[in-house]
Amino acid sequence: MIQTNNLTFHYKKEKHLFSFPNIDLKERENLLILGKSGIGKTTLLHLLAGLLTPISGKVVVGGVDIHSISYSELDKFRGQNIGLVFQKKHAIQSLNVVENLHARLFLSRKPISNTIIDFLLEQLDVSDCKTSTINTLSEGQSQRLSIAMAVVHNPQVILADEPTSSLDDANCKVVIELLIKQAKLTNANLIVITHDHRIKPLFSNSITL
Ligand SMILES: Nc1ncnc2c1ncn2[C@@H]1O[C@H](COP(=O)(O)OP(=O)(O)OP(=O)(O)O)[C@@H](O)[C@H]1O
Repeated sequence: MIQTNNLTFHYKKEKHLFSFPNIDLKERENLLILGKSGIGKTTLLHLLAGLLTPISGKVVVGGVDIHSISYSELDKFRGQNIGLVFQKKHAIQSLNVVENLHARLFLSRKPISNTIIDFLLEQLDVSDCKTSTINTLSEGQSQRLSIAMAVVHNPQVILADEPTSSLDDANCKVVIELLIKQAKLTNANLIVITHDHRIKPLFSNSITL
């Protein structure tokens, strides 16, 4: 569950003050955040993930006001409760697919379960890549690995930044449906930010910045 209240932010030395609409998602509710380039979508996502600190306002995840806790507590909280799907891939190149998922669970201080990993890879249709190294994955396989990395630790909230920007129509639908399915399986909130209007019909709840 995630709520925000009167979030504002500005970058150091920049005059523009971002003021974001409130978000209030109950368990398993999803949200699409649309808006033109430069409007502040990634900025909002980084505030929701606790990667940026607001000037005012709150982000509450599962009852925790994430900007009121220390940086080290926030790192730990993020690692355990938030799943991030970023445009830039962040898998460790020297590890294979399963090892990357082990590392993700280790960093989240969650037990390493091969049963969960096998199930997840099967759901995402990448079981054949279990022992593949990262640089041998296709674009689609690496996109699926990003999703696996974002959900393997069973987060309360999954945040995805433009997950479909480089995909054709068919793969765009596949990736969003996978994210929605994984969020449902783990009872997480899914928040996707995008300027890709192809995604809109797949969400019942959306806001435009
Ligand atoms: N680190 C930064 N320092 C100063 N300004 C920044 C910084 N990061 C982003 N901005 C500015 O803040 C504004 C919002 O950026 P942001 O990346 O949040 O927009 P966006 O809606 O996600 O855009 P896009 O759809 O193109 O990714 C832009 O004008 C951008 O130049």
